[in-house]
Amino acid sequence: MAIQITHLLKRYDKNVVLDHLDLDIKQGSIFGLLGPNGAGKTTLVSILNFLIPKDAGKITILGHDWDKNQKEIKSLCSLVPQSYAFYPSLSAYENLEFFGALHGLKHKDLTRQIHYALEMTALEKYRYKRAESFSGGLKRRLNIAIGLLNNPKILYLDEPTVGIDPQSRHYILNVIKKLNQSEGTTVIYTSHYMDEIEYLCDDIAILDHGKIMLHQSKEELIKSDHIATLHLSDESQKEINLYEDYDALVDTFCEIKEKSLHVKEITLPKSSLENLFLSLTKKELRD
Ligand SMILES: Nc1ncnc2c1ncn2[C@@H]1O[C@H](COP(=O)(O)OP(=O)(O)OP(=O)(O)O)[C@@H](O)[C@H]1O
Repeated sequence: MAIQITHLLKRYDKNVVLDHLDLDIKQGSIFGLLGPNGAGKTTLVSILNFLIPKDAGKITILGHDWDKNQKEIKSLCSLVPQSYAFYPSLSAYENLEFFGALHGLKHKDLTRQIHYALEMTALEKYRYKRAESFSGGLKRRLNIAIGLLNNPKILYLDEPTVGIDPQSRHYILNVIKKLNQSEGTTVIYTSHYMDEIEYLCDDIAILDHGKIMLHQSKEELIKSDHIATLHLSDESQKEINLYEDYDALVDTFCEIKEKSLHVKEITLPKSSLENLFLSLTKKELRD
């Protein structure tokens, strides 16, 4: 496991934000964390990155105890925050030099990592331009490039596609996939965009009121999303995948007819991720 969390408790005064939360995140996976506003996503990511303390519970990250091995964990992880975390008056290259030096990178190692980060985020041709002159998409990519400098084993991305056009969004999602596939990086991805989470993530969790309401693999979600159940006249059941090609569906119905059976009832697929999200977190507006 990349991350193991047991009975994590976090309060702000009397407000319990993480309520004895249990969660395991697989190594090498892209893990999507969904939740309505105020659910506790940023609080959870902030605790995992030592930005705020916890009140109780145990966290193990890549085999290291959160309470004892802060330095080791920090060297293995990187957080790309939702807000831009760079100096606007510096160029992309200068920003990467600065943040690379904070990781202790020097000389050839620093240059190599800067080129790697620029290449991954396709920022080479903008490297000498000041960050403040960048479009929203380029700024998001620079934020991510900074997060890649230390070759993290775990990369946290907090809503990295907010406020950008579909092209940049598509590019960023593919960078994340590439990183996961080529480097085996575990990615923890928070977003309000269900389609992104469905496209990108292997495992998906929905957090609300400080608890994990659902934690499933994408396969399980897709299965529940596309499988309808036919209830047949002999009381047996047959599942059909609505995304199967037309011929396969026709074959199923021919088979039923050949057995002189008929369909008494059809149970439709449970729901899309968005419907599942709304049914688990209810529909009332959050603060
Ligand atoms: N520093 C703080 N002091 C007091 N309460 C806080 C503080 N930070 C967050 N909270 C409260 O904790 C709860 C969880 O907030 P958090 O920012 O973790 O949620 P979130 O799921 O990240 O929300 P969003 O989707 O809006 O970013 C909210 O009720 C919020 O008001």
